Amino acid sequence: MKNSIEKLNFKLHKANQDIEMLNDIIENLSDGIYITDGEGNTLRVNSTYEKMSGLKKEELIGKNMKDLVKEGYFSESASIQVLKLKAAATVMYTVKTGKRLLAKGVPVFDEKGNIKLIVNNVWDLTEIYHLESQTLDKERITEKKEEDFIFHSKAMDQVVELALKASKVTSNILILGESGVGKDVIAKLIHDASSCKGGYIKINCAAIPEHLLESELFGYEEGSFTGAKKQGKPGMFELAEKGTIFLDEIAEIPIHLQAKLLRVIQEKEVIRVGGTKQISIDTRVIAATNRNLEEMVRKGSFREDLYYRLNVVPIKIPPLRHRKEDIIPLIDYFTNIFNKKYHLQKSFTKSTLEFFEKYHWKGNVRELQNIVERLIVVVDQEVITEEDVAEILNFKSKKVVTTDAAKLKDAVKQLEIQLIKEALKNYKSTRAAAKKLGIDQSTLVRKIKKYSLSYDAIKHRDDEEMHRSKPEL
Ligand SMILES: Nc1ncnc2c1ncn2[C@@H]1O[C@H](COP(=O)(O)OP(=O)(O)OP(=O)(O)O)[C@@H](O)[C@H]1O
Repeated sequence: MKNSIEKLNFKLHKANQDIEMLNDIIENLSDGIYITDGEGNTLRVNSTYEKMSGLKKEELIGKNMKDLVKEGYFSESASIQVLKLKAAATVMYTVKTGKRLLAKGVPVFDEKGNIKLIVNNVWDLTEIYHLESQTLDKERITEKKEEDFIFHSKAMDQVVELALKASKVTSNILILGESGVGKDVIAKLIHDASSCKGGYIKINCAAIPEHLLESELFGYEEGSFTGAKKQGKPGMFELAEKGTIFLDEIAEIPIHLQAKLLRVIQEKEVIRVGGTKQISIDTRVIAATNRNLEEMVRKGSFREDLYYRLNVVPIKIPPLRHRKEDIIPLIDYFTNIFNKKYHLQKSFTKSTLEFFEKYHWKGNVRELQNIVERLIVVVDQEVITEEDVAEILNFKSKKVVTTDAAKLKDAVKQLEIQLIKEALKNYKSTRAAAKKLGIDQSTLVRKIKKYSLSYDAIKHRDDEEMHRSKPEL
């Protein structure tokens, strides 16, 4: 009898020791830990979580996650996602203290297959966020951040700062950066932050066929060419009166139009094609390119005087791989958008997010956006893993040939990408590649951009071709 009591005592002591050790481990983990039961009631929160969230255990224990979200403690909850999905979920959310946290909730099932616990690992994202809104402008942009412009890196903070300063004056602006970094978004931001009363008109100089570009930009007079409208048509410069004209892909503007563009910018007057009347314009010019304009000036394929006219305020947007802090927030943003669009609840594993942070992102934000959409549409299970990403990035998804409409769309997209890539490799210019594919050159350039394909080599050959056929000025 005495012996069995001793044994029991020993077991109890051992169990207490184990519990103590487990407690020490949980409390000293560098991750925040937040545990709920199968209904979302808070069971346990560790000290690391208290520190990173700025909330006290007593405020949370016993409370249901749905109520906490309703009461504004959290903007979102990984546990609620886990309960909805019956699978792991990763969520980025804001705590009422202003802290930004990333939580991965993992369900623990009982023998009947019901969720009995949800264990959330939580990481602090606030340190890499620079969201302080010190001025009115900053507040306006911060609001935008929540909607459609995501930036958390110091580098982008500086870009926005400069863009805001530039928006206050009417100087011409040249936005530089690789394809897909967000030049268009920054141009729109400058326009929105300015006091311009007119509209924002964007023209992609690469996507409009050369013979139409002049009349699109400057307009035309009655009967100036076959097919012209009877009453003539105002050009983009006139339409953007008292507003902003955004000349995207400025490097692609043919050299003979560069002279005319320079005149319009210098004189602040346009003469429509086929016309003689000078029409004064009050339009701010923002130009953008992913090319090295200085080098083009050196080679003679871009006019030096036009370059200096445009380059009054240069804004350089760094590639996404040089501002890694923006990657996870952007993934979170695009995941929300596409989950809503396709009525899905997909999420990424932590290791997938880490993989994305290290990825090269040649096509920058556009590539990231495309890949997130593709993964959300193509991957069957709710939680997207590194293997799914590897399959998609190597374009060897074995799942694309199915009858599902969304996947069929993806299969067509991938075939299109392959054909375009081959044509770009095998032909000397975008014009020749487009001819081979049986599409317009402008359609080809649009598709190259849409799929974030690299066409630097062929562009270089386009350049040389343009250089060879450069007329005397
Ligand atoms: N910071 C950002 N937050 C949210 N979306 C972004 C951000 N930056 C870019 N995007 C999105 O990524 C895509 C590409 O951006 P954008 O068109 O501005 O790039 P770009 O540099 O102008 O590209 P290109 O050189 O090909 O014209 C767009 O869909 C845009 O909305």
